[in-house]
Amino acid sequence: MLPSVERWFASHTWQQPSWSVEELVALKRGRTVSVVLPALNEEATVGDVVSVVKPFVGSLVDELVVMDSGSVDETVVRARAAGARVVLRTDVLPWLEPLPGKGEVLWRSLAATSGDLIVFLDSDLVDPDPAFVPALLGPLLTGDVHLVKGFYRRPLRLESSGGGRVTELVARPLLNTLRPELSGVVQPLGGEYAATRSFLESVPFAAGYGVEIGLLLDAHRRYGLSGLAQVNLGVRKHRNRSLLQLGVMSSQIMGTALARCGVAVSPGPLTQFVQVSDEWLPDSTDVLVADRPPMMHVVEQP
Ligand SMILES: O=c1ccn([C@@H]2O[C@H](COP(=O)(O)OP(=O)(O)O)[C@@H](O)[C@H]2O)c(=O)[nH]1
Ligand SMILES: O=C(O)[C@@H](COP(=O)(O)O)O[C@H]1O[C@H](CO)[C@@H](O)[C@H](O)[C@H]1O
Repeated sequence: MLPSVERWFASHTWQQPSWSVEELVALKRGRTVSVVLPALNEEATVGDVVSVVKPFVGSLVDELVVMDSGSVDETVVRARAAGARVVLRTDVLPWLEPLPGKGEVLWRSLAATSGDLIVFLDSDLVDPDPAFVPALLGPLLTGDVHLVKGFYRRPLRLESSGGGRVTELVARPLLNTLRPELSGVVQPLGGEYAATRSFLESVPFAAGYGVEIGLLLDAHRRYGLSGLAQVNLGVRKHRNRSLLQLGVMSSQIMGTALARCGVAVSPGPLTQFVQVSDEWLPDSTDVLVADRPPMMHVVEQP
């Protein structure tokens, strides 16, 4: 790693975050905290994720919101039953036709919440750890950073590691090539992170899976490494998607990262191949790489 990255890694990485909830509550000093869970058809896991955050509501956490992304299963029912406020994509900025994607609901969550600090947790976490929330908030409440990324060991199905496939095969090589200053970020794509509202409302949001790498690149461009921190969250298990699904995700991530790094791209459909009987046939998927504008520029209904 570059010497500047080594210095940042040493000073802005918490390998064993140990802030207590009581300590962090005292450090809020009037600042409020929103926890946002993006959810698309997560009926099997959303309730557990809500349940591990719920005990913090009223002290460390001021609001807990599940942003539903157009689920057609029992996600909304399960999230409400577990104690979250559920916001549908169309409940906020209703005059804007929703774009498909995770980033769309994270962007809309800015209009659905009011916290000065926002924590994002995926809704597909398995055995979620309650310590995620205080650990992610620690650097924001004790320092002057604007984006805190979680990192962890990432099991893959029955294996104890091997997860984070797009991270290791796409995002990390891309960042090392295009933005080596970010080569010290352990989990650039991780869905567990926290940030200041002032930062989040000042940058565009990639509507799809490019949202995390877009925010990371924008935070780095805006604040430099000193505006970023990362905390060890231990282990993170989640529903692992298929390689073909990750291929589409990777296209969105590449499109967003290249655009943020000044490489003009307009990814067309992604053609993959599936076996049908004894033949391998092409299967094309449109890849949406689009940004929503900074929320601070979005006026009320025109
Ligand atoms: O269009 C989408 C796609 C994903 N998600 C949510 O974003 C999180 C991460 O998505 P996913 O699990 O598909 O990504 P992975 O973790 O497999 O990379 C999960 O809570 C999804 O329910 C969403 O709200 N809308
Ligand atoms: O990190 C990764 O490589 C991908 C896929 O993880 P797995 O190989 O299924 O463990 O998961 C992440 O990528 C998405 C796009 O940034 C994020 O939205 C997810 O929260 C994150 O899990």
